[in-house]
Amino acid sequence: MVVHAKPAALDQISLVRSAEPGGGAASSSLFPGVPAVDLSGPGAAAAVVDACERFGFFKVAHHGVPARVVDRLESEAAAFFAKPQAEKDASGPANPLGYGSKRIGRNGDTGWLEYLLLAVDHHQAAAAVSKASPVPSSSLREAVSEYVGAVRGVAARVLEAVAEGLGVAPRDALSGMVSGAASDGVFRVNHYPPCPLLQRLPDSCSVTGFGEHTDPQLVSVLRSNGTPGLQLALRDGRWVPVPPDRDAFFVIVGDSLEVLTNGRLKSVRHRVVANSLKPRVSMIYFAGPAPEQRIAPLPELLGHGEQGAYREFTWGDYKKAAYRSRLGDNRLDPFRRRV
Ligand SMILES: C=C1C[C@]23C[C@@]1(O)CC[C@H]2[C@@]12CC[C@H](O)[C@@](C)(C(=O)O1)[C@H]2[C@@H]3C(=O)O
Ligand SMILES: O=C(O)CCC(=O)C(=O)O
Ligand SMILES: [Fe+2]
Repeated sequence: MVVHAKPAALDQISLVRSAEPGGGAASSSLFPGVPAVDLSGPGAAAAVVDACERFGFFKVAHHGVPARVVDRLESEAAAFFAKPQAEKDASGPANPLGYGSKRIGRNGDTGWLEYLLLAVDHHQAAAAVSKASPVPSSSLREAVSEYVGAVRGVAARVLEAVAEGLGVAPRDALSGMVSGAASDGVFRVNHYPPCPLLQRLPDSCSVTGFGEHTDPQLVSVLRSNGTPGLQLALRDGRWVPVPPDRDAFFVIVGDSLEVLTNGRLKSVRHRVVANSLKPRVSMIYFAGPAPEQRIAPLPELLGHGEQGAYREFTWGDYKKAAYRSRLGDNRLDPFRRRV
């Protein structure tokens, strides 16, 4: 790809080849669209497993999270991102928690965004932003805590459906890993400002908002406003856009669930491209287990005497390794058993 005049303001940020709508017109099997699953409907467990096997990604309809909870956080986040830069910088730089702008992680990744990354403590009845996280205001802290309290329930129901659909007992074998007091939940709100400079680039390329990657945890639950930008990689490597739906939650399969299911479900590469006109705001809850949790293929999913396709690790070790890696690295590769 040759771009002759990349505007100076985009100097640090890489360009990506734009995804073709539908996954490429030349392709024989067009992307049928993101599956939508009603978690309380009949056949939910089979539908969740089918969507996770095919795409590692699906949308939850009728999730039961009150719109009031989502709207409250959306307006608190908008108020924070509208503050003067110096006030936002007081909660940063993200290391890894806190406010970050244009830099993602500690290893040189960049994107056209700003964000807040916060750790979440789990209590029986509620979730709360961890005291270790630099939160700019108590009203934002409360809005995040209320939101995560509701959304972690969606993550738990998804993981119960996965266990049921795969025939794993007990029902909370997976959901229990991300709901205990020691579990390692992370919440992030991303703000992708409009990028008018995009209009000076050829149609065939876009500016990276959030570079391609897989999420390291079990599942991530994402909600965005109505601005497009999120794309996912199909199993054959084609990139497809995900039409935004501000009333839905999107579920993303992470690396740890891939290992626990011995690769039946695979984590999905995804990325965000910048938009020239409208801001995108996304809120993501990453459901991670306790640091001591052993992550290894569940015995029920292995045949008699069969060895798992991945070596065992603890979440704490995997997280440490992940935070030393670049965003786009394949973090599971070193743990795959070669046959
Ligand atoms: C470049 C990085 C950012 C990240 C830590 C890492 O070194 C590699 C994994 C990245 C990721 C992707 C999913 C989540 O957004 C995130 C919070 C996570 O757990 O892993 C980020 C990390 C981050 O932004 O610090
Ligand atoms: O902002 C988005 O829509 C996705 C961001 C993402 O994938 C992440 O934060 O891990
Ligand atoms: Fe992600």
